[in-house]
Amino acid sequence: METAIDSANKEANGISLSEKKVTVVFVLGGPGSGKGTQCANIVQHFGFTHLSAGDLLRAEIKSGSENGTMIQNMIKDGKIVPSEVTVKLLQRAMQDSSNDKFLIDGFPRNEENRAAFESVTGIDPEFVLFFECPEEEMERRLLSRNQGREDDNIDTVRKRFKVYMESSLPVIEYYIAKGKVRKIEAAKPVKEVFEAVKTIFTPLKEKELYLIDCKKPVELIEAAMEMETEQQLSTCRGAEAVLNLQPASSVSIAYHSLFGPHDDLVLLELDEKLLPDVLHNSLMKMQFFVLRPKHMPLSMSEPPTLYCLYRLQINHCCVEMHKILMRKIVSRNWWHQSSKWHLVSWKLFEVAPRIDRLKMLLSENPYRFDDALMSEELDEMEKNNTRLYSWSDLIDKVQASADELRSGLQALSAVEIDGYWRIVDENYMDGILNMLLHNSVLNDWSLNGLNEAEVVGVLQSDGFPCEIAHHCLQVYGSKMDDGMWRLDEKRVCIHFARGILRGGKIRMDNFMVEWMRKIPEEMQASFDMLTGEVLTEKLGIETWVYAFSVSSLPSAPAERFSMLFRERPKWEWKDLQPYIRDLSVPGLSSEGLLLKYTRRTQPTPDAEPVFSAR
Ligand SMILES: Nc1ncnc2c1ncn2[C@@H]1O[C@H](COP(=O)(O)OP(=O)(O)O)[C@@H](O)[C@H]1O
Ligand SMILES: Nc1ccn([C@H]2C[C@H](O)[C@@H](COP(=O)(O)OP(=O)(O)O)O2)c(=O)n1
Repeated sequence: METAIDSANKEANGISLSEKKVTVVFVLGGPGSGKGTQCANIVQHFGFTHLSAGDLLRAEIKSGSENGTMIQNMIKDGKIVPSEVTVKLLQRAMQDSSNDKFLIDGFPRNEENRAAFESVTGIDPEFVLFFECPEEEMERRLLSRNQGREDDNIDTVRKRFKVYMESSLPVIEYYIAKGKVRKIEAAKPVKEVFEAVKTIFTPLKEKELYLIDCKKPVELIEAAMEMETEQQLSTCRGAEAVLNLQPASSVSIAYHSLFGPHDDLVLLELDEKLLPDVLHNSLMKMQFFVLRPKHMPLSMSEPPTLYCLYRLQINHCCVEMHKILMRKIVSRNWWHQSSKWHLVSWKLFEVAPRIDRLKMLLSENPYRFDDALMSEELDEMEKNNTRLYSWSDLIDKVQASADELRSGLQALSAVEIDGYWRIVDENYMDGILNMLLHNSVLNDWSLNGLNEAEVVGVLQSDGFPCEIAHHCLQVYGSKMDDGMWRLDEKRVCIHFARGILRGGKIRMDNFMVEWMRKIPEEMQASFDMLTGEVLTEKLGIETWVYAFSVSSLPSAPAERFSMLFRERPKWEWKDLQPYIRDLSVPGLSSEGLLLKYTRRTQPTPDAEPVFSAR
C-alpha cells in the first residue's frame, strides 16, 4: 500500500512549495501549552489550514506505513521523529491543500527539523507563534487531556518536557534572534489566550481588504451571518448583529466561499423605517450593493478618509434611503481555504460624506443663460457629453447618504433641471434676483410677502425657466406658514457683497458705498453679515476687504486648515471660528480639531489666543 511518505517522495520533484507562494506560521510551545486548541480557533477566524506535526505522524502510524512502528516507538519514548519523515508529511499536506496559508503546529521541534524544512521547502515562516506556559500547568493539562494518547502518561510527559527544554527551546531562540517570535502567555484561560493570539494575526489580515459581492445569492450571506454570529453574540444574531454594530466595534462574520475573493469596501445605508421589516420579515430579500469606486483610499490608519457604502434593496425595487444608520468598513481579510466558510470581521467607523467631490462635479458645468435657451433641444447624447449628473449618478459618485446628498445640494444651492442636478452660474443668479427685485418695485410687491405663482409667472414671462424662478425663491427666501415667500435679508445682502468682491480686493469705504447702493430699500445691510464671507486687511491707514468665503473652502479638515494658514499664518479666534464651525469630523470635537491642526499661543494670560499651523 502506498503511504503518504511514499507518494510525497514521488512528488518531491513536482511543483516546489516556494513557487506556490505559501504563507507559513510555525506554532511552538511545550507539550500541553495549548497549541492545538488555539490553532483550531485561528483556523476558524483567520482561514489558515492547521497542520499538526504530531497528528500527521499519528496518522502515518495508523496508515500502516513501513515507518509506522519506528514513529510509534519514538513518540512513546517522547523522542523526536527523524526530520526526513516529518518534513515529507508536511510537504505533502501543503501540496495537497488548495489553501496557501498554513499553521504548522509542533514543528520545528529541533534544529534538525528546522534546517530540513528550510532546505526541502525553501520556506521561511511569516512568524513563529510561541506559547509560553509553566511546566506544572502543561503537565496538569496533558494528564487530563483524555484523547487516548499513548504518550500522555507521566513518564512520557516528563521525557517530552526534557526534550522540549533541550531541543525545542534552541529553535525558539533561533527565531527570537531573527525577530520572528510572537510570544503568548499560554497559562491563561483559552478565551484570553485567543484574545492575545487575535491581536497578532490581525495586522496580517489587514494587509488585504475585501467586500461582499452583490451578485451572489443573498441566502448565502444570511446563512453565513447566522453561523458566525451565533457563536459570537448569543443575544444578537445574523443581520441584526451587523445592523446593531456600534461605531468602532467589530464582529466577525462568515461568508460562503462562493463570495470570495473581494477587494473592496462596503457601507450600509438603510431607511430607519425599514428596519423592523428587514429584521423580522424581509431578510430573504436583502441585496447588497457595492458603491465604492476602485480609486478610493484604502488606508486603515485613517478611517475618516474611507468611504464605503452598501445598500439595501427590498423586493427588488430600490428603496429611497433616508438615513445612514452606520457605515461599515470590511476591514479584515479573507483567506482562501479548502473549508467552505471564510471569515471576515467588520469594523465600523463613522465617515464624513464627500461633499467636496459633489462641489467639484457640479462646478464642471454650471447652468448658464445659454442652457436656459437650449434646454429643450439638448438630446441625451449631448447631455452625456456635457457632464450632467442625475440623483443616482451623484449617489454613486459622492458616497453620501440620501440625506447628506440632499443637504450638500442645498448648501451648494443646486437645482434639479430636466432630471440633472446643476449649480446655477452666479451671473445668472444675479440676473434673476435683480429681475425679481425690479419686478417687486414695478408691481409693488412686499419682499416679506411674495406670492409664489405671481413671482414665478412674471419671471417666466421675462424668459427665465420655471424651475429657475422657483429656485431663486428657495435660494434667497423662505416660505412662510401662509404660503407666501419672504426674501432673506442676510442671503440677499451676501449675494450682492459677493458680486462686488468678485472683482477683487476693494477699499472698505468704496465697498460699503457700492454695497449699500445694491441692496433693496426694504433691507438693511451690516458688515457683521459678512462673517465667514470676507476678510479685511490693513494697508497703511486704509482697510481693504476681499472675498474669502467658507463655502469655497474644502470640507476635509486637513485641507481646510492648510488653506486657512496659507491665507493667514496667524488667526485670532474670532476670525478663525467662522471658518471652522461647519467642520464636522466624526469622533473629533472642535477642540480636538484645533489641537490636531493648530498651535495655540497666548502672549499674556488676558490676551486673545492666536492660532498658527501645527
Ligand atoms: N488555555 C488553556 N487553559 C486550560 N486548558 C487548556 C488551555 N488550552 C488548552 N487546554 C487543554 O489542555 C490540553 C492540551 O491542549 P492542546 O491544545 O492539546 O495542547 P498542545 O497541542 O500544545 O499539546 C487539552 O486538553 C486542552 O483542552
Ligand atoms: N516535529 C515533531 C512533532 C511531533 N513529534 C512527535 C514527538 C512528540 O512528542 C509527539 C506528539 O507531538 P504533538 O505536537 O502532537 O503533541 P504535544 O505538543 O507534545 O502535546 O509527536 C515529532 O517527533 N516531531
